[in-house]
Amino acid sequence: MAEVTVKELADTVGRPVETLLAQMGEAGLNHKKATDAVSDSEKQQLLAHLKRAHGEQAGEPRKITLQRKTVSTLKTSAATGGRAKTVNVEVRKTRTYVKRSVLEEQEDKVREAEEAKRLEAEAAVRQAEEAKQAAIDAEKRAAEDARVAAAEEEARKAAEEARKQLGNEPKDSRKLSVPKVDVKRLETPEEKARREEEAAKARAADEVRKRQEDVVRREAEEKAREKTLEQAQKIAAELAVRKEDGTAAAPTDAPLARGLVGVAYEDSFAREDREIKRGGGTNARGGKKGPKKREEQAFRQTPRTLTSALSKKHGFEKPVEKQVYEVAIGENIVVSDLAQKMARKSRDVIRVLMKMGEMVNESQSIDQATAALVVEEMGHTAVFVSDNALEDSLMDSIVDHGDDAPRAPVVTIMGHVDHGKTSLLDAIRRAKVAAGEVGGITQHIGAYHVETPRGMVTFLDTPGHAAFTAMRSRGAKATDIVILVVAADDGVMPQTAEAIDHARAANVPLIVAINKMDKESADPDRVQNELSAKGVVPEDWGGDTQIVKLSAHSGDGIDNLLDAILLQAEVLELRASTKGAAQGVVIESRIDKGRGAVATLLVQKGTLKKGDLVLAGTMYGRARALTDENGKLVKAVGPSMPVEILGLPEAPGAGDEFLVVADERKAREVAEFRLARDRQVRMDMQQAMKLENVFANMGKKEAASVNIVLKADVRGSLEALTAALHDLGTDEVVVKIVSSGVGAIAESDVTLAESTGSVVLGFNVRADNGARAKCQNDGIDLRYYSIIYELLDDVKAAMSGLLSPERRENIVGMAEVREVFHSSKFGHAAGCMVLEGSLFRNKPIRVLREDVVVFQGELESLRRYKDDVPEVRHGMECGLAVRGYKDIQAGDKIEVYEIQIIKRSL
Ligand SMILES: Nc1nc2c(ncn2[C@@H]2O[C@H](COP(=O)(O)OP(=O)(O)OP(=O)(O)O)[C@@H](O)[C@H]2O)c(=O)[nH]1
Repeated sequence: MAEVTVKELADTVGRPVETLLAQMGEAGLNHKKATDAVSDSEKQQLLAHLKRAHGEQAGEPRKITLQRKTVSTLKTSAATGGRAKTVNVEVRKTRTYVKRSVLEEQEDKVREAEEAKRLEAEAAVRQAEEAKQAAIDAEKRAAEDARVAAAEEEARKAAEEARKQLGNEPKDSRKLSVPKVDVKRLETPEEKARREEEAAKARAADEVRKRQEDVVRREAEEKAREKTLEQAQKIAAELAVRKEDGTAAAPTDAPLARGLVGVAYEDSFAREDREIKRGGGTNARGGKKGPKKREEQAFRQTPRTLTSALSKKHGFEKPVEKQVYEVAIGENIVVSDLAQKMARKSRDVIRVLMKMGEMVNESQSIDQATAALVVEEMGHTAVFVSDNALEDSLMDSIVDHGDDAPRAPVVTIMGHVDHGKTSLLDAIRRAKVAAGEVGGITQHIGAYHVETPRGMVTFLDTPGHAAFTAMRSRGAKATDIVILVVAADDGVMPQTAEAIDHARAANVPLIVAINKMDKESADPDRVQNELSAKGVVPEDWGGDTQIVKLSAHSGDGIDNLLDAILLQAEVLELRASTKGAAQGVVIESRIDKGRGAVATLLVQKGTLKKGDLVLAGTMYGRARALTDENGKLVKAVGPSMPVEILGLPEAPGAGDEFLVVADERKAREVAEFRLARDRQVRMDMQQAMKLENVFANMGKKEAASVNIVLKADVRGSLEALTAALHDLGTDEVVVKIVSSGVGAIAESDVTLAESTGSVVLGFNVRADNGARAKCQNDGIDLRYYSIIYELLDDVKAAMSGLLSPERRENIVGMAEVREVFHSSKFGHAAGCMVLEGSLFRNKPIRVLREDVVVFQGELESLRRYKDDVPEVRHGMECGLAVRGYKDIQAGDKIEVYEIQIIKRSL
């Protein structure tokens, strides 16, 4: 570029010369005058200095956005009769200029330089080619000139010859008009033919070469494929040999192993595709992918090579050595939990259990010993742990001071209604408790301790046996001795028999008190006979039961009874420590309006003091006040003493164990733990009580027998059933009739069934409301039968574990007969109220009188007012007639049922 003077430059940039000179001086240039020349490089130097000086390097703006706004007006012509409108139109334009960075500029410069070089090179090549072409052209032109000169010479010679022949003076040949020969090079036909021939030859050669290349390529491909096949077959053969030798696991690429390479190919492709689609293939990079992306991947061309099980081997190595786990087992463990602890499937564990003769499903629990066998069978190590670690630690924390000392026996008095339980207790206590009772019937469970001249005895006075059994069912043994009161004039009655069953089930010694001996009608021998028939054989008759004849009225024989009690207590060697934190059992509890929860506790060990923190079952609280049975406040009570306490948040259950704890936090933890455990136990019980599970439960300690509570309509059928059921027993399985009786199924029957793990079978009898509700709540299996062999078949099936489909009766409705009237059409008709469910015209019915079946058949008619109806619902009145039954009475119940066939499973 040309140089300029300082002045010219100053003019160009619009600056005074002096300023420019000063800036040039700062830029390190030594220009002094306006006429000094400024070269291009000096200009660049000055420019660089100025940029630096203005700090443009760092914060120089890279982007400039220009906005331009133009406003114009637009006139619209009038539409239909309207006025013309002027519309302002504003146009806004935004333009962004992005300044290229210096680097970009440098890159551009480099690129430009390279481009320039490339262009130069191209130009040079072009020039060389042009020069070459020019040389060729020049040569051609020279040759042409030579040819033209030769032709002219020839023409001149020909003209000369002609002139000679004509005798004319020779003239300058150049002045002769000689026809001008066209000097343009024309291709001769020969040349054209040769050129075409050469082109054809070239094409043919090209064709041949292409074909040869094709053949060579195909041959190469064929060879490559053959080689691949060969390799694949070799791998397959090797794998097959290894499999035969047993030196390697069977290859998972089965088609490949069989030499079916094509199939293996396809399989591997399909697998690969599947994996890609799953997102787990070799191309998957992990992380979340949208469905579209996955789809794209699924179709992406992937390098497909022959894959085998070995080539696709996962990075994770399956452990070759078997893992041996330490399996922690509590007192019971659910099968699925056990399987999980061994990292096995539930069905594997069930299989092992079946081999051991245990039929369980995965949700059932098995005991510690059985679980340990399974664990060892499966090659692991069993570690026993206590389920009740929390409770254990709590118990450990209780310091047991003092040695055991003899303690008073705790006695429960049982017997049939009005046989004189309360009178007897009264006689013993010398207090007229019976006189103060409403209607003379004991209203609540009481506990009393009596100081007799021969020692202290604690009595539990219970109305029936519910509390006793409830306590037993919770595993608490509060009673040491049962006194069975039998009226000498009445003999063994249903509740007497029940009491015997309960005492036996609880394994508590029995002392029989034959009461009312003062009565003339007293017949103690008959009573003893009847007792013997029940398996209670008096000592006098060679048995082991003490029998005391007495009169609560006269007091005769009371001392003998106390003697018998204390003798029995001695035999039992009853002892307990009197010091340390108290432990015991809840006898009874209630909510008192003024005082809150009131619980009667029986201290069994240690001493209970006022202010102690009492943990009873699932609740805890401080014993605010201790009251004895006479309502007197006491400060402390020792073993075998009953006491009423206030201070618990709610009424605990009868039979709940209690203990005094020092640490409130621990009390809370244990209370919560017990709540959860009770829930589980309830669920397990519900399972175990089902007749279907009887067989499954066999082999466990308590289930080598089928336990039954049996109630029947009449003594005859009861005896027949009892005998038949006993006959079903084998060496391995026995039928144990825990209790049997005549009449409706009562709540106490269900309680007994609950505590003994029995099923309740009713033969032509029904459960009363309380019993039915209890069965439902506690999951006790309650079944009704009206055909003996059906009952026997079910029990037999339960014993053998081969349960045929169950024919279960569902009671769908119940109505009470309110009034009976005569109908000319139907004879005796009954006006009824539907109490439960619905009555159906076409379903089978039974007539019940005091919950005992008196007739079984079907309805003759079912009417609402005057209309025949197929169904009458709960809460409605209806009229009905029973086909073939005339003896219908007011108060009878009509039960409608249906038969349901249920497939059973163990
Ligand atoms: N003659 C006679 N009557 C007695 C004797 N013992 C009790 N009785 C009477 O039998 C009836 C029932 O006595 P209770 O002591 O209330 O009988 P219970 O077994 O406690 O009755 P519940 O509380 O209803 O279970 C009362 O009328 C007593 O007077 C006795 O030794 N001789």
